[in-house]
Amino acid sequence: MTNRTSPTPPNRTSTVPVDPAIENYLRGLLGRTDTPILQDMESLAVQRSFPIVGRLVGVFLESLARSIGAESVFEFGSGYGYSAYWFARAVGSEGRIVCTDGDPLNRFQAEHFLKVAGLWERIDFHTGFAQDIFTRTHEPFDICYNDVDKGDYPEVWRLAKDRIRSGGLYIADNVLWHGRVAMDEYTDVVPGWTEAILEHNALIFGDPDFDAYINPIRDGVLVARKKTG
Ligand SMILES: C[S@@+](CC[C@H](N)C(=O)[O-])C[C@H]1O[C@@H](n2cnc3c(N)ncnc32)[C@H](O)[C@@H]1O
Repeated sequence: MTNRTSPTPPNRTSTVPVDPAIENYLRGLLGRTDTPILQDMESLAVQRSFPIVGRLVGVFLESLARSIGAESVFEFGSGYGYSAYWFARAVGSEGRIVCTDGDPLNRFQAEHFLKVAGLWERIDFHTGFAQDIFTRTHEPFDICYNDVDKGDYPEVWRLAKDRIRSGGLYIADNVLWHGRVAMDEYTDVVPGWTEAILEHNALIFGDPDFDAYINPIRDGVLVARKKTG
């Protein structure tokens, strides 16, 4: 008889939450979303070893945004616009995505890609520290999306949670942090990042104003919906 509950082996540095064969199968179902510009963005991620969310999460983000009729999104950590591509498709021609990134090269590349995709008019891209840019905005957002340096995750949640409209979503990528959140022993990429993600996740699941769940695809996507009424 097979033992189906094997304990976590110690001293692993990381793991993938979902079996790669399953992810490949899921990815194979998404051929209809292929476009030359999306494939160029994905090729650049390989060339630059840049951590975009990838196709499975991208489709998930678009679907979440469409499901709540989102028209305004604030992205903490936009890179060169890959995740924004999916949100921008969802919000429609009157919608707005506020993008933020510390690296001016990313803004430059995002402008190129999203102009070709016909989505740049929906984008308001700021170069700088995302948390500072956010505190200079005042309106509530339909979605706040967190993909900054992982040590800042609790801070971003605390900033964002009161600025999400009722029925709106807080979404955070990498909340399983390559499995480290579930390991007794691990080697972190940056000391303290796993602890920060653990704190972040616990804060959200303990918040009575939100219903939260984690989709384990890729590196774990947390979705927290602000309750209505
Ligand atoms: C994981 S990448 C974002 C990927 C993007 N969301 C996507 O899927 O296409 C994180 C990006 O956030 C930027 N970044 C990290 N912390 C930041 C912060 N506090 N403020 C602004 N940008 C930040 C990094 O420069 C990097 O480009």
